[in-house]
Amino acid sequence: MATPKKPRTLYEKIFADHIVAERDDGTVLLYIDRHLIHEVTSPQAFSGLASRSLPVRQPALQLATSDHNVPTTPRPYPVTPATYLRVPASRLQVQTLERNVRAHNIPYLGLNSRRQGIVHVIGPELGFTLPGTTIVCGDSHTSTHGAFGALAWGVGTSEVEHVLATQTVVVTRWGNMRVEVNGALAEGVSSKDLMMHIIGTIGTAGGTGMVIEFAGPVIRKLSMESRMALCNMSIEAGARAGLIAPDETTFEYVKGRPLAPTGGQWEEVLKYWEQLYSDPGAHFDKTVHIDATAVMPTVTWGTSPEQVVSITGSVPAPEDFEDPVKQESCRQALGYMGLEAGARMTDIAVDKVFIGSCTNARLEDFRIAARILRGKRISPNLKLALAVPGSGAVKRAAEREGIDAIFKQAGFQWREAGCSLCVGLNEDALLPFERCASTSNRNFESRQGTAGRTHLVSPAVAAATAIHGTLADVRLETGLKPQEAPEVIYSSESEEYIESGSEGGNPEVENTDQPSAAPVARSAKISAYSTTVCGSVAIVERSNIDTDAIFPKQFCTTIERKGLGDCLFHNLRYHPDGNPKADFILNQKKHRNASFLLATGPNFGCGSSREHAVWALQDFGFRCIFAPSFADIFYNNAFKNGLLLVKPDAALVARIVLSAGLGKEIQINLADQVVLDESGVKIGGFEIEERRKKELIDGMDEIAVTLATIEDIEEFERDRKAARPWIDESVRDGWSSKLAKEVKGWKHKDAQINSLDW
Ligand SMILES: CC(C)[C@H](C(=O)O)[C@@H](O)C(=O)O
Ligand code: SF4
Repeated sequence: MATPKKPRTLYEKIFADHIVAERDDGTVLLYIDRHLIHEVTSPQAFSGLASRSLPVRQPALQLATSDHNVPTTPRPYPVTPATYLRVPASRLQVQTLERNVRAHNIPYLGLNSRRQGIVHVIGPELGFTLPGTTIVCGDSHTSTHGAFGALAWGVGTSEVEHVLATQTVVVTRWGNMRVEVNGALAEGVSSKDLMMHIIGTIGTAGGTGMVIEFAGPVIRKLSMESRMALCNMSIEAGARAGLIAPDETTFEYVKGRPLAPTGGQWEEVLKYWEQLYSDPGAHFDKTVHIDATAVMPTVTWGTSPEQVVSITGSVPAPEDFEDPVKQESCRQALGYMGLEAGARMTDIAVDKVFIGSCTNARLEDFRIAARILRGKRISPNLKLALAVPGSGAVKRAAEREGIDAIFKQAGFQWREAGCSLCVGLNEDALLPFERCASTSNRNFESRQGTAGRTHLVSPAVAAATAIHGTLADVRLETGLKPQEAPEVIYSSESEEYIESGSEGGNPEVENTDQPSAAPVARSAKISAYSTTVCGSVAIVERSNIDTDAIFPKQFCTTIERKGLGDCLFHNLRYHPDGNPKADFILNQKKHRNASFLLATGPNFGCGSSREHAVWALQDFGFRCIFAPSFADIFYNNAFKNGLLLVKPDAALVARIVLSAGLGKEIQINLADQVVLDESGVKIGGFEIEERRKKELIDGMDEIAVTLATIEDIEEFERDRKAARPWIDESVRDGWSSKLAKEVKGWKHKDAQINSLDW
């Protein structure tokens, strides 16, 4: 009798179907079906490729666009980046991408494409995003695509280079987490509110090391656009990826999209997609139960996406939190946000309202907001109300429905597609101390502009806020009676919602006990951990130190990876006039050459996938960062560049703090995994995965290692073509036939698919 198959989660199924090779060191070489590229995180990857004289392995499986830097002001078609992009660094970044996609024949939706838009909006729209595929992008919100039952996650620039060269990435297995949402969402409450509620419940590190599968009746009822908003913010919950099992809603959305399978292949594909769910009895390491009925329109009050409260609530006080770290975060956030504890959320006046970003700039979002704005005017106290569609296609669809007219009559500016005020890399940014209700996903300090203040909200709340001029309860605006639900207090880890995995068997998480594969030396070896590293320690007393703080967005326009040390912690380190802030630790003479950074709070490096954060830390001179915990993408990025990350125990933290307080240096010996005081006396030990340690000590060139076993990839590609031919054929056919009609003067040949000029 055949042994019954072990029940598997959806994540495990997709993962298993993409394994090229399992390595002795516990890592897995995973095949990537779709790679999305944008101008910010790709230049250094393409330069890396050029320095190795490597081609892009699968140009047709890439899709590039310019989104972060592009102005959203009217576009004088045909648009010439040389004149349209007025900021020189932004222009250079977009032009660099254009040069790179041309050189490598990569499909590119540039400024002249009517389908240009935010990378996470255009992928699904085109049918580039398909269930059961693996998708990566040098962008943390790649989690968005998990809404389709695709395993999609954000990677750093080193991994972008690896994918370009090999169409694979090296990963370890992640944990399985299930967020089950029961009950029903009340009217006026969206998936954005739900996700902010979930993040408030589990915290911004609640999903670290995990793939979150969202399940339950509430999820099944969500539209694809709402599912995308939900999965989009999985990264704000710290997760590697968010996932929703595909169903009729998914298939309906995908069907007929230009790059989706068609004809007889559609039926074949459906058979495969219908198997994409977690088997009954599959093991989850952690399950979180959410009662949707308790979710109200939710807004952030602080500077981390976990600092949320319902719109009917008020700003918390530090003493509302039990955890001293959270108390301190609250204190810092209140200071930054200019808020008094106890103030009612609906009394908070805003200067600007932004409806846009990869979370909430889809047609459904604009429809919802338009229903509220119809026939109304924005409040006179608003300096700006900005509507930025996620893509050219969203913009045109909204315009066909007259939505643009409703927005304009209400007093909104109706713009061209791009990331815009979500990150303020173009000219759309907040001025210091301006307060903004924003449908984006990050309320980090200075995210939308230096010293700007962000409240994350749903599109409905944004529209109601625009009318009132203060954060507003959309349910009152639309005449809905707010449901009688007890207010949720997000004051501490809400453990009662969380259940640990109960079933037998080890969760397949990182195996740290295996010997490492023989490393291949880098030509220019970046790590030198064979000796003891000594130096002084700079201590930063914060939790959730995000990569926007470490490497502020205004420097993300660089195409370099060297010389970024001066950008490090720029907004914390310098006044807006460029003068150093005397009290910031790195400006103190004894710390200017610090080798170690100790963050006292958890979740260091959360947020954006920008590898620039690591490059800047290294360029400043840091060799090792100590923190209670690190965000996943940052962790990976750091080790790939030879930056050691250590999670010290409380005793070691205390001793490091003591040494630093006495003005003494410390030493670290990676080989022996010990930290020593200035005189060489051990003050503590630390754990590190054997593989990471070996890579740091010996130096490692991951691309060379992968290319050394290229036959594994070739074999996988042959098998994949036989088993799931639609994955490649759908994109190739789509580019050459359906989309070709929209391409002026474009003749299909793989060699020309980059010259899309629609
Ligand atoms: C620039 C890019 C690396 C970044 C990300 O990874 O998220 C950006 O999209 C952001 O939202 O901060
Ligand atoms: S989070 Fe903002 S900046 Fe990042 S991809 Fe989405 S829209 Fe662009």
